Amino acid sequence: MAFPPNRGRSLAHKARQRSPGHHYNASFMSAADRAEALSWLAALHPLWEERYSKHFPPPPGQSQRRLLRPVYWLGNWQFACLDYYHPPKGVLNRCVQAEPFPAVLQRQVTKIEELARRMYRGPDMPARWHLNTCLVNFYGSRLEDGRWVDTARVGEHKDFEPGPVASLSFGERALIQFVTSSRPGERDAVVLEQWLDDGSLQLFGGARWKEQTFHRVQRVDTRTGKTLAPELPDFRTRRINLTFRYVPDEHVIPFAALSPEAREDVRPYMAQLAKGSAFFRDAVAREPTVSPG
Ligand SMILES: O=C(O)CCC(=O)C(=O)O
Ligand SMILES: [Fe+2]
Repeated sequence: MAFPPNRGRSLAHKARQRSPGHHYNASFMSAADRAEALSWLAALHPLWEERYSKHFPPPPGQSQRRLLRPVYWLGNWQFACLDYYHPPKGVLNRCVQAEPFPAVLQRQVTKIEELARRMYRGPDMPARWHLNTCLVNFYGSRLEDGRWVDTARVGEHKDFEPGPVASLSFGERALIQFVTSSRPGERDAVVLEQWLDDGSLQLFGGARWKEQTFHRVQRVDTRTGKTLAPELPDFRTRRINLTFRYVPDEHVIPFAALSPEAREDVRPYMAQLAKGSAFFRDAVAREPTVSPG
């Protein structure tokens, strides 16, 4: 277990003053909860998703590609090839009902929601906001043609789900940066950076962190040399991050209720998930009969 930096109260207060709407707690998780979460994570069967599909082909000049890392989603699965949740227009046929949070994660979520309701008000806290979605990202190195290639990073992006987003980190620490988006040429101006330690919570919300800036994972440390479970073929995980988000419940739909095109695109993923999960076996079994041709 990494020892979090011992921050004085006044320092933490100053940090809050500097970046209202951004909160960091290096030692949010208790040692027991952290261990329980890690053993729950160790039994997951994450997916390698492709970015595009038959009904959502690559844009001109681009080709099909795998995501840089395996992922797992809880609450709802936003498949890359359904182009993620992107209000106001991209809200239908994107969020597929997935497994609920296990008890250890629900306990963290309840605490985070209480904190968030104190931190964010008015337009920063949507009506009915609650954390019902979780993306589990596996960061590490991939074996490619006999060579280990470090893919532990995320390019700059925004999380489009409304309201505050929370993230819990496990394993090697990662450097997250928030970069300005006011002028296209100046995207590289870093307005805030934060090392995300093992067992930490990061919470960000409001226009500054959700709309006016992008964020990216610049790099993940390689200090401990430890690999996190589950063991995956041709991949070594050294960090796992969980981001909790809110998708309005009416936009989370069962696999069986997706459009036929969306079902066709994600059916192979659902079949793969069904191998490791009773929830997905049931979801697949409920699909209306597929008409041939
Ligand atoms: O890994 C992290 O700390 C952040 C990941 C992230 O930004 C995302 O999943 O949207
Ligand atoms: Fe993000």
